[in-house]
Amino acid sequence: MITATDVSAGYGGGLVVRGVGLQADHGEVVGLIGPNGSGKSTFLRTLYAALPPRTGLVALDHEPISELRGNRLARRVAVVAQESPSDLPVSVADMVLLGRAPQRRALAAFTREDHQAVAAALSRVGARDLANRRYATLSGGEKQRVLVARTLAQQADHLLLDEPTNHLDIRYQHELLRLVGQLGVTTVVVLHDLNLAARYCDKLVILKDGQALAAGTPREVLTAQRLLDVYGIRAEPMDVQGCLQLVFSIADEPQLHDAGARAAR
Ligand SMILES: Nc1ncnc2c1ncn2[C@@H]1O[C@H](COP(=O)(O)OP(=O)(O)OP(=O)(O)O)[C@@H](O)[C@H]1O
Repeated sequence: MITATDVSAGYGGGLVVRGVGLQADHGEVVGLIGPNGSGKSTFLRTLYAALPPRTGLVALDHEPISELRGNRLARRVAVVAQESPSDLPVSVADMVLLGRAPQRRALAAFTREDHQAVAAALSRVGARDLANRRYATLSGGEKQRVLVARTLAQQADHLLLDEPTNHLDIRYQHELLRLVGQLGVTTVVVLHDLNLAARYCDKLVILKDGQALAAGTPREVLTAQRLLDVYGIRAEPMDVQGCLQLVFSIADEPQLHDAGARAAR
């Protein structure tokens, strides 16, 4: 379980996240959504202790995250951040093997179990055939899948993902988020695509100007009025095969059915 209570955080003298709370229960997938610059990545950084909150508390299973350090933290939390690792001259398999480091004692060699975990993780993201390639030579989408494989190999019980569908084609976007849901790992994921968020997240928290405007199920959060207020976009919530999906149009443009009605006159 990840709990953030009344978290404020920022850089230098300023605050960019103010009084944000979130609870991801065991095995739940919670989506963080909101416009560009609303503070999603900043808030996510506080959840993996990369940025200490100025006020408030972040806890994993009731233990303050500030008390977890080094390998103890890495065994509990796996992260795919927006900042991709630099293009190290390592193979894909070695990049994923790095995810196993927290499981080892200091200076112990990697075991057969480690290599099996790497192969299994690469298979789960459809990247087994990339194992011997140099990581630096992969496409953006291939790199993203390898970074997700690294978090799987890490076998942490909490997963934090910042726009993991970035660079992925439509099939891998769905496959990745479906996989995340099937892992049964407590997850917080930053997403821009609201239809993906509606489909794959159990709960959503929507940020605007560093504050959480609403939290709840996708149906509770993604209302037409809220999307107009937050994004300035007109959205029509629809039920597609039992799943909430949104059709969008720019708020200050005439809607399609208005234009159609005018044309018919
Ligand atoms: N390292 C930093 N130093 C100073 N300001 C920063 C830093 N990182 C982010 N900011 C600022 O904090 C604000 C929130 O940024 P953040 O990246 O958290 O938003 P976001 O919602 O994740 O945005 P996006 O959807 O564009 O990725 C922005 O105004 C940004 O310029």
